[in-house]
Amino acid sequence: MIEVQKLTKRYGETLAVDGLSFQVRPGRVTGFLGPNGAGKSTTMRAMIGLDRPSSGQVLIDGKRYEQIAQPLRKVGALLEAKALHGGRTAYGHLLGLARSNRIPPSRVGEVLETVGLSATAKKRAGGFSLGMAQRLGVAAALLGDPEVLLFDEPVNGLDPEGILWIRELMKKLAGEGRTVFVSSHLMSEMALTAEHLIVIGQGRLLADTTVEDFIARNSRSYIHIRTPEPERMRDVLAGDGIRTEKGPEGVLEALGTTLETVGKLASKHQVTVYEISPRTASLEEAFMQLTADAVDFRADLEVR
Ligand SMILES: Nc1ncnc2c1ncn2[C@@H]1O[C@H](COP(=O)(O)OP(=O)(O)OP(=O)(O)O)[C@@H](O)[C@H]1O
Repeated sequence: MIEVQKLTKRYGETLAVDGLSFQVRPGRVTGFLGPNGAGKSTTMRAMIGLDRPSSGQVLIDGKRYEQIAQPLRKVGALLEAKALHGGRTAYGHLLGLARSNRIPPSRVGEVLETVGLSATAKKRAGGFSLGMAQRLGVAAALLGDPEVLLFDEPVNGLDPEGILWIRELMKKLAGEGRTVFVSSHLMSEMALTAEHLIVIGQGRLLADTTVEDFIARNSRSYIHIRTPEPERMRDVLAGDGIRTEKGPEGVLEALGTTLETVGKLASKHQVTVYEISPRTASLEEAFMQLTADAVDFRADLEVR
């Protein structure tokens, strides 16, 4: 289990993480979502002692990373795929890691097999594609057979096959009872992989919920109405107690009603309509809505 406790990280004037607290439990994939610059990488780096918190702390099974005797056996992390020595082979890279962490060398072959790099194990990692480097990063994370796994944007740069592979791997690892924490800036990706979600914006916690609950709360359904008389249409619907919101390009969105009701009311009051259709806002839209304020704030700052 990972416990983030009132974590704050400043880089000079920038408040990257702002009093963040949450827990990541074992046995499920927990997605870590936030727009670019929200503070995900900083939080993950703090989890493995790469970034010193300005205040607060992160505990892994009750200990700070620095206090863990053989950290690679406890926590495996894929943070930056490109952080490897180009002159080394995949095998050499992993063997070096294994030796310095008292992990049996036989484990190297096992993890290379798991990530599908056995055939290229003796090639220099410098010539690896991003997808291969990503797989090697995953192999390094798995080397110590750790209970806790951290993946920062693991699908970045992967082809569809690689994406599918990483999704299945994360689910499998969680299924084995491990704590799997994975960041992404795409809600749609998390909906396919994660069971639980931690959403942050501007370094602050915005949501700590199950994916199911997030979907139920945020997949807004409405009736999309395109009409040259939006004000009349709105009044007609309001007369029947139906709330509307303005959509893009003069479209009206009627909430909590049905296609039939809107159609009948339009006909009864002779309002011209070009289009009426049921719609459901995508999860991506829901996520963007949730984090909109955080993004707007940052945009404002950049303008000044
Ligand atoms: N080493 C650093 N020095 C100065 N500022 C930094 C440093 N690392 C991160 N920041 C700033 O801290 C904020 C949070 O960055 P972070 O990389 O943690 O966000 P993120 O959610 O991982 O975003 P992304 O998806 O873009 O990587 C950003 O404003 C970023 O510019």
